[in-house]
Amino acid sequence: MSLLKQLPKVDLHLHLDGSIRPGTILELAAEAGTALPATDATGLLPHMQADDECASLVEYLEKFNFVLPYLQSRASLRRAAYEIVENAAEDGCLYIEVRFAPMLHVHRGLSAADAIEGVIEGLREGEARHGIKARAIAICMRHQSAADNLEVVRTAASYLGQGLVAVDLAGDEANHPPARFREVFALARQLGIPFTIHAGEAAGAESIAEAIEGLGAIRIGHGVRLRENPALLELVRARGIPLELCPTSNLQTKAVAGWDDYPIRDYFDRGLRLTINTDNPTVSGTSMTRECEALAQRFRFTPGELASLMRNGIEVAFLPEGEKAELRAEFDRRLAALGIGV
Ligand SMILES: O=c1[nH]cnc2c1ncn2[C@@H]1O[C@H](CO)[C@@H](O)[C@H]1O
Ligand SMILES: [Zn+2]
Repeated sequence: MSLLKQLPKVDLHLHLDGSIRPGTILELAAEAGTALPATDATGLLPHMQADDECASLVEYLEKFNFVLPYLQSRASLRRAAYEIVENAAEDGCLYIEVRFAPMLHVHRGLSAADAIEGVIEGLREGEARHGIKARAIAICMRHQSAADNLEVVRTAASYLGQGLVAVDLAGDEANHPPARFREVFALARQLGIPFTIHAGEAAGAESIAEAIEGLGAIRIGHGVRLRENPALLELVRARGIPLELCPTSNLQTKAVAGWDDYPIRDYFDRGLRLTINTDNPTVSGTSMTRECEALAQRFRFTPGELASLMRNGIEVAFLPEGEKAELRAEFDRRLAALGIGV
């Protein structure tokens, strides 16, 4: 097994509906009696995956419409969540935060609470069988109504600390700037639920500034376009606000022009608090091991540097200090066994 596969890893930015196995869709469609455009996993994959031709975030997001009809029951959400933990364990992850938008799963009678419970059950089952830790994040969607998003936050707050750890805002950033969501995240603050926000992906640094200063995000999803505002970059650095970078996804959505333009080495050298994540293993055709390999090959990140990025993932996880301490100990034990120093 390769060293980077064995490296203990942390994936803090992983969407449930972007991580579904094609084989699972085949089975769920057969159960539902619906026809699919292909009869095997290989044939189905192009319908679930973005490629280099993808022109924008909006085009990337269209891929999710293919799987969502099959994720409208508690059992299917539970299965999806379970399989994500299984995949992550196989890929060498110690801890994952799995995010999903409850309101995308209520089209056949589920409530937001049912959807959250289905996901939490699957994560727990995965933890029990595979010995890694997994927590849920509930997403508010940018195209949905304030009423729906307020309901997501309210419902999520009642599962806080019971398998769910935070909320998020995702979707079409360019057409729905963060300032529209002040009321929603004011409620999150009032209810004491921490949050991350997708920003600086399909919009510029002003979106990151609003997510932090207007809404109160304590982590930023992507944030790759932070370099557009050097003063803000300095503020993010000084405050230690973590960026959840997702390199392969950022290339596909055209948040950056290409690998040569990817600012990770620059951000790392400037001392920004970075984490590396998959975003959507299936849609982006990636894994944590592959993201690490890409950084090693393209930017000469050493195993020690990659380990320091993974350690950042533990430090900024939405977990109580006691649970972080346990993860840290396990992480250090595994690093020592691999002979990697940070
Ligand atoms: O990188 C991203 N940026 C913004 N939104 C995303 C990204 N990846 C996935 N989603 C959106 O989040 C929903 C719930 O998981 C997905 O259905 C997709 O619309
Ligand atoms: Zn995302």
